[in-house]
Amino acid sequence: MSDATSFPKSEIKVLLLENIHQSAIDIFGNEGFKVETISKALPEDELVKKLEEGVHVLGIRSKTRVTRRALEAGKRLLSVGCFCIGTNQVDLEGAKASGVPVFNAPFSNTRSVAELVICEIVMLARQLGDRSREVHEGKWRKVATSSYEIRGKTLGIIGYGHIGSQVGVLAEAMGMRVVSYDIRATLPMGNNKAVDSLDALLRQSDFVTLHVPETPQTKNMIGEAELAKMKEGAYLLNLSRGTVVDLDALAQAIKSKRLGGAALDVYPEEPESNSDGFTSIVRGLPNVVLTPHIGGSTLEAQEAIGREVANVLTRFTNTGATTGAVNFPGVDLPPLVGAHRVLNVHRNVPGVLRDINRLVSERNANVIAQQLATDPTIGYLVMDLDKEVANDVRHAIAELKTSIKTRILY
Ligand SMILES: NC(=O)C1=CN([C@@H]2O[C@H](COP(=O)(O)OP(=O)(O)OC[C@H]3O[C@@H](n4cnc5c(N)ncnc54)[C@H](O)[C@@H]3O)[C@@H](O)[C@H]2O)C=CC1
Ligand SMILES: O=C(O)CCC(=O)C(=O)O
Repeated sequence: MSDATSFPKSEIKVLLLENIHQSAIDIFGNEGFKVETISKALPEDELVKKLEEGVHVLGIRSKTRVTRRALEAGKRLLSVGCFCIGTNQVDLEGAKASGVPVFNAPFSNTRSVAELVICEIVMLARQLGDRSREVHEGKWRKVATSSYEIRGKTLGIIGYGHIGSQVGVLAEAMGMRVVSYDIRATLPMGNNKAVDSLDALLRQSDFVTLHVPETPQTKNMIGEAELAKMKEGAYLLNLSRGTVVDLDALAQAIKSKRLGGAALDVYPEEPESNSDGFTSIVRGLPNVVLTPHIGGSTLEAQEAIGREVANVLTRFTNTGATTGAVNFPGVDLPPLVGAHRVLNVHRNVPGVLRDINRLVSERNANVIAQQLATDPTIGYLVMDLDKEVANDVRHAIAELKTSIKTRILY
C-alpha cells in the first residue's frame, strides 16, 4: 500500500544539510515550509533517524550518502535536492522505487569549476604551490627550472560535458591546443578536436583534466597503466570525483618524476565537516596542488544553486512538476486552478491504468486534465479532478497494490 500525503504548507518539513546557501532557506521560508539546517553531512544512521522523524524535502550537497536504507526510512519523503551537479551520492534507483524524484543544479557551478581548472593549469606549469609555500616559510628560490608557459601546450579533456567544454573554451583563450575524449559524440567548441580513444588523449596531452561523473565505468579510470601512457613530465588535474583516479598510482608517478605534478580537488575519502582532519597518500608531494573540494565553492555559484534547487523542489511540492529530475519521468505542470490534483507514482506493470481508470469512473469523477509519463519501471500519473471526488479517488488509488506514492494537492 502506498503512503498517501497531503498537508498544509506549514507542516512541510525541509531538512537542509552541508551548509546550503541562505538563498534556498529564504525560498522555502517564504513559501511557509518549516526549515531545519545542519552544517555538516550526516552519516547513514543519523540520516535514517532524521528521516524517520518525518522529513518531506531533503537537501544535500556532495557528501551525504542517501542510501536505500535511508530512503526506506523516509516514509514521508517527497523529494531530494542535490544542491550541486553530481548525484552519485544518492541511490537514484532506490529513490525512484520509493517514488522520490531527485533534482540537482546541472550548471550553476560550471563556470566556477572551469575557472579553477585554468588557474591550476598555470599553477602546475609554474610550480606555484611550492614557490608560495617556500616564501611563506622564509625561503627565496627564484628559479626558472621546470617552469613553463601554457601557451601552445596541449590540454586533454576527459569528459567533454558542461564543465569540460567550458574549460576548453577558456584554455583556448590562453593559447592552448585542446583535445577531448568522451564516450558520447559532443559538439566541439572553438578549435577543440575530439579524439577517439583515451589512449590517444593521454599520449599527446601536456595537461590532462578529468570532468566525468562517478560511475562504475569511471572508477579508477586513471590508474598505473593510464599514467604510464602520459607524456614524461605531464600534469594531471582531477576536479571531478575522487574515485576516478587511483591515488596510490598517482603518488608513485609523482615520486618517480614520471609526472610533473597534479592538482586534486576531490578524494576517494573526504572529511564530513571542516572540523575533521584529512589524511591522504598525496599529502606533501612536490608540485601537487590539493584543495578541499572547492571547485564549485564560490559565492556566485552557491547563491545560484540555492535558488535553482529550492525553486524546483518548491515547484514539485506545490504542483507535482518533475521537469529536470534526474531519476524520474518528467511531467511539466501548471499551477493548480479550480480543481484538486491527484499525483500517483506506480509500478509500470500491465493493467495499472485499467485499474486506475476503473476507480475514477466508479466515482463518476470528471478528469479535467491528465498527464502520464513513464519509464520502464515506474509511471507518474497526474490527474486534475473535480474537488468533490478527488480525495475519494486519491484514497482508492493509494490502496492499489501497484501504487508506490500517492498524494493530493488542494
Ligand atoms: N569539484 C567540484 O566541486 C565539482 C565537481 N563536479 C563533478 O564534475 C562532473 C562533471 O560535471 P559536468 O561537466 O557538469 O557533467 P556533464 O554530465 O555535463 O559531463 C560529463 C561528461 O562526461 C562524459 N562521460 C561519462 N562517462 C565517461 C567515460 N567513462 N569516459 C569519458 N567520458 C565520460 C559524459 O558523456 C559527459 O559528456 C560531475 O559529475 C561532478 O562529479 C561538478 C561540479 C563541481
Ligand atoms: O560543493 C559542493 O557542494 C559539491 C560540488 C560538486 O562536487 C558538484 O557540484 O557535483
